Amino acid sequence: MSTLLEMSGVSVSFDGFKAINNLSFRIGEPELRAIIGPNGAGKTTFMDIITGKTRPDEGRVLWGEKSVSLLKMSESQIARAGVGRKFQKPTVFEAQTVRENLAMALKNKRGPFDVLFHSKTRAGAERIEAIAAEIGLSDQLGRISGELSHGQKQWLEIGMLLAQDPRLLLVDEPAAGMTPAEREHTTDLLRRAATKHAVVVVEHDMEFVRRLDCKVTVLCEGSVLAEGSLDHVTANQDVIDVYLGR
Ligand SMILES: Nc1ncnc2c1ncn2[C@@H]1O[C@H](COP(=O)(O)OP(=O)(O)OP(=O)(O)O)[C@@H](O)[C@H]1O
Repeated sequence: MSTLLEMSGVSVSFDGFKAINNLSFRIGEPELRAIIGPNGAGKTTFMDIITGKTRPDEGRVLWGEKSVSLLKMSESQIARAGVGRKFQKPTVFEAQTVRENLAMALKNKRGPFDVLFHSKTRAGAERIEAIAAEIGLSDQLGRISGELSHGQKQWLEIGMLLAQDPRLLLVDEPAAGMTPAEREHTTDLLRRAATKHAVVVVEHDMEFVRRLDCKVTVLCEGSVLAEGSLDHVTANQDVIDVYLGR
């Protein structure tokens, strides 16, 4: 597994408060990683740094086989380089069908071959079917997206990100508001996506994290407090003190 993203010595302060403190982090491609930690640990800021929304005061963020610095790139250049982000609230186009939403995402696909995947072409239609199958919405393609359940909207949005062919997918609290069955479907979907892409999932729900069955990074006060399997980090006394034991 080759390294896709490597952060080292990253710090950022807001009005003198260190939200991220000498943080180092590495993810391979493909890989699935869960990030947990108490409120205010810096999880959102960590993702904001990767996407270029927040610029760190110090440190390095290197990307890809050529180790290019993401810190020199704009948010849109980082997105085009292959970083996709899914926020907590789904942002699908509610008035459009599932197929139309996926078609729009394919049309905006990064890279030089976009035109090949236009929804009206055979390759485009096949790609839409393939993504719908991957996210479990094959039988919903003709449905108006606003009619989907909360979980289905989340899967559609993940599908729209997959349509862009990201190398790294950042997913913020996917389990929130989902039924147990939807959560189960979501963990399966993310695990499948992580066989091809690097996927980082920020999540508070420990059952969900257990089902992801992947390496876990515990953030606290802007640094990595522990890292390893879920059993390994949940047995760590520091993790129990600052997070689990609350
Ligand atoms: N733009 C900002 N200006 C000032 N302080 C900020 C800003 N963004 C984040 N912070 C502070 O930095 C710290 C880390 O915040 P962050 O949102 O990254 O934590 P988090 O781990 O995502 O928390 P949660 O689990 O509650 O979402 C918090 O104390 C927060 O108040």
